[in-house]
Amino acid sequence: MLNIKNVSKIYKTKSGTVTGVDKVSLTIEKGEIFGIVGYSGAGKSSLLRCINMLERPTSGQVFIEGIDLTTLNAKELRQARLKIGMIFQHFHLISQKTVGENIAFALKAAQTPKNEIKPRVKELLDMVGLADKLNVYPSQLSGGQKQRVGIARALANNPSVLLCDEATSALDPTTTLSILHLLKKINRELGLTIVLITHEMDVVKEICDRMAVMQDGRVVEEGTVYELFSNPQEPLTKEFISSIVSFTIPEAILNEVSGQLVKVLFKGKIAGEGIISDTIERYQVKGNFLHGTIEYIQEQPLGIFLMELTGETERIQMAIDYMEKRGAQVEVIKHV
Ligand SMILES: Nc1ncnc2c1ncn2[C@@H]1O[C@H](COP(=O)(O)OP(=O)(O)OP(=O)(O)O)[C@@H](O)[C@H]1O
Repeated sequence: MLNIKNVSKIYKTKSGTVTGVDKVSLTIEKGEIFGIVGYSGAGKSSLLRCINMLERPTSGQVFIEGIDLTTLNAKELRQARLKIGMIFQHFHLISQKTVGENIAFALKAAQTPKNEIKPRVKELLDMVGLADKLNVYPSQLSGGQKQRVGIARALANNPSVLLCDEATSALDPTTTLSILHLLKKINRELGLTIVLITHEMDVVKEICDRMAVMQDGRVVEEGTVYELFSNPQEPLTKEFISSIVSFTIPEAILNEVSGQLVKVLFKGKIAGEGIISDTIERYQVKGNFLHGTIEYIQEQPLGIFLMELTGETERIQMAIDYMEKRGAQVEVIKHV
């Protein structure tokens, strides 16, 4: 378990002090994939660097498996850091070393016995699907392959936490997905806790269990990815979610709406129960879809539809009540 308690990081600069992280507390459970989202400058990297003590927090504590990293001396910290793997946006591989040597380097740094290094490198390369790249140099690899090497190196010393710093931001969408699936596989197979920072909601939606949204060094909202996608509270969270579930309808179309405009939200399996068609049939109202999507988040459907209901006012109200009774959330956007 990773426990971040009231962590602040204040940088001293020539022009004054800058607060990178402002009293952040988070508890990340063992085996969880946790996403930290925020725009540039929100404090994500500063927080990540405080977790592995690349930056010492100005105040607060960071516990990994019960050990407070902020109390350790340099030698103890080197030892504790072996339990924290890290991957980076630009991979940070050593270009003069082969793939195998890059991974062996991490093992040597942890004083792994010499005879164990070769088999362990092989095992790690198998795990990330690069068994045939042992003697190849990083420059001969694609971005996705380089990140796979980065992952193998990060896992070399069996860490309990893997920190991912915008690990897919330099990759194309298809490669991003393959790396995210690899991270998920490793998380499942090894029970590894993963913390990833990103500005891309697609990444969070794809693999995270829970997430936190950061702004000005603070966590403004936190919860399961499903909760935050289906019911975001803070304006910034809503803004991030809208990059995935956007409902912008041209003004001209909205002006033409003559019935009642409603937003219907279905959570979980009821998304597939045909509630809207049942309602239309039952109450003889007309439903005109203006927008709609079913997103799958953590393999659970989340359906959101924007529709115009026309018919007798009483029947429309009965139709709305019925949808709510069946478990949908209905919000009337425009009354007529
Ligand atoms: N070494 C530093 N010295 C001074 N200020 C810093 C330093 N590192 C970060 N900051 C400041 O702390 C704040 C948070 O920066 P940080 O890099 O953590 O944000 P971020 O969310 O990771 O953004 P990005 O994705 O652009 O890196 C910013 O105002 C930044 O200018």
